Amino acid sequence: MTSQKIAIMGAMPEEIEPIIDKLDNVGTTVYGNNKYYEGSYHGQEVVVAYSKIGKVFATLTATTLIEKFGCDMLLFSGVAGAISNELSIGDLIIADGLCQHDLDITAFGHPFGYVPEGEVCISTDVGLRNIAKDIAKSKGLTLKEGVIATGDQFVANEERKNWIGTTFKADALEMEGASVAVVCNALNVPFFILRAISDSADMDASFNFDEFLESSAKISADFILSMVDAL
Ligand SMILES: Nc1ncnc2c(CN3C[C@H](CSc4cnccn4)[C@@H](O)C3)c[nH]c12
Repeated sequence: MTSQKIAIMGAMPEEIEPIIDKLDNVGTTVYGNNKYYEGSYHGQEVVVAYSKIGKVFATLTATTLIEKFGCDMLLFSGVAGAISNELSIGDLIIADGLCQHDLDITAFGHPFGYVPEGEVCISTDVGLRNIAKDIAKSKGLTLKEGVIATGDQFVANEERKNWIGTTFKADALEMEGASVAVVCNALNVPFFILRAISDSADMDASFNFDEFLESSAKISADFILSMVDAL
């Protein structure tokens, strides 16, 4: 156990509700159109919030968790669309890197996902990833590790999904992770992005998403709480 202050972030209410339900001594602060739940989990000080959907909202919340609430690390819990055929609904994936699939200044000769002084793929904290792998092993859970692609689009199209997979060698896609990566990387805060699959980003994505959001969000949330216990 450390005296650190851990940020736990999601994008949608459903992604953090399973976490908030388990906190002790919860107080709330409304700031920048976000509600921040401050409390403890098994003796660890945590601040929990959902950003709302998309990269811009996620950037604001991640920055606030660090700059205003003083969190020393950030764990993201949520759902994602699968790109890799190895991922089925309910499966867990941790990001070893994150990219922005809708960032495009290729007209100037740059690669997709790149802008000057930036990087296409931002790596996550290897220590937190190793803790996750140890937990998965002890629980007999399968944990995939791979690149997660972020963009301001709900992808429900096989062609777009495959383009993202090929272009970025991504295994899953969502709408917030790369924003968290940019913020935490810039502010030198260790971060961890965990997603449970809710759909396959294809023509059935919106139906599967609606059906599996709650159950997949809980799978991710339960794992994130196991991470908190191990920190
Ligand atoms: N196929 C996919 N493409 C892009 N992102 C995702 C995700 C991950 N989250 C869920 C949610 C979808 S948009 C949303 C959801 N519900 C209501 C309104 N908007 C957004 O926060 C990104 C899961 N599957 C995805």
